[in-house]
Amino acid sequence: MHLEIQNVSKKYSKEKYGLKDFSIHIEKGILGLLGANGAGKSTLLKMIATVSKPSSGSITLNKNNIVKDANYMRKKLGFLPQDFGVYPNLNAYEFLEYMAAMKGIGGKNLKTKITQLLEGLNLIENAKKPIGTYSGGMKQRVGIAQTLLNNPKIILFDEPTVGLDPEERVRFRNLISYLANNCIVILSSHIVSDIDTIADKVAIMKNGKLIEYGNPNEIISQVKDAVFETIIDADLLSSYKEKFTIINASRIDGKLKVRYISNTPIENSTKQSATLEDAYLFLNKN
Ligand SMILES: Nc1ncnc2c1ncn2[C@@H]1O[C@H](COP(=O)(O)OP(=O)(O)OP(=O)(O)O)[C@@H](O)[C@H]1O
Repeated sequence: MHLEIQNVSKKYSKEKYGLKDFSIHIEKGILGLLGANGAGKSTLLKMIATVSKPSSGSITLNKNNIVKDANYMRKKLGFLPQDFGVYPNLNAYEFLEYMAAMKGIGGKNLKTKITQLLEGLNLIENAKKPIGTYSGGMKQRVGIAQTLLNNPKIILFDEPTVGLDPEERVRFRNLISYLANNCIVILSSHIVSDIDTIADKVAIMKNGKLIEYGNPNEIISQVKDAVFETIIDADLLSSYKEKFTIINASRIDGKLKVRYISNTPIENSTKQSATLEDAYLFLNKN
């Protein structure tokens, strides 16, 4: 599987770009797409999913132009959009049957497939209750289940962990790792901890552009020797914010413990091992 995005721009209005001259080459594995709100993640995923077209540039899957031949992509695609809606009067089983019919999936194995998905996503006990009675996390899991009905080879999840509790997040991560064999899985999030343990590669987006792309260790290595912690008086924080990238600050005995990034650390700082979150916050700021 090769997904090639070349010089893609999406112009929403005269001044407004969702994506600007964006290029990336994606192979099988899990890609974590990181970026703040408005960075362009949904814009990109919608164009890969063929529900929106680029204003310019090309998108190919295995060298097939999917802007012209959207069906080539759609047959292989599972997509969970950010604003995915479920029908509250249907139960989970009926909803998945309905989605299968919409996607043209049928056959004698469909019932087994739906049951497997309901089991895998821990929905089987409630499968006969109307979705309107489900929690946000359960609805999200129904959304995840519908992406997998057609055994997709390319799976796009736009902010999938919104609404999931910590336990559900862990379960979701395990599911993704299991799915990723032989597939392209793209997972967008603005929360680093959602992707850092499972992503084979990470792409960081800002203002419609790709600002970093690599495996997590390569990205972390950019701030490897520059992450420090120190304790300061609380009133110094604003001047530190001007000089350094502050990762976080927490109260400790009336003072502040500050984690920051700098090549020239202040006195009494201790070096810390760098994380993807450090690198993300640093790269996003610069
Ligand atoms: N239909 C649209 N019309 C006009 N502008 C849009 C439209 N969709 C997105 N935008 C703008 O394009 C930019 C990128 O938005 P996009 O939704 O792709 O970002 P995102 O990274 O997915 O953020 P979020 O997580 O908040 O959805 C934003 O500035 C947004 O306001």
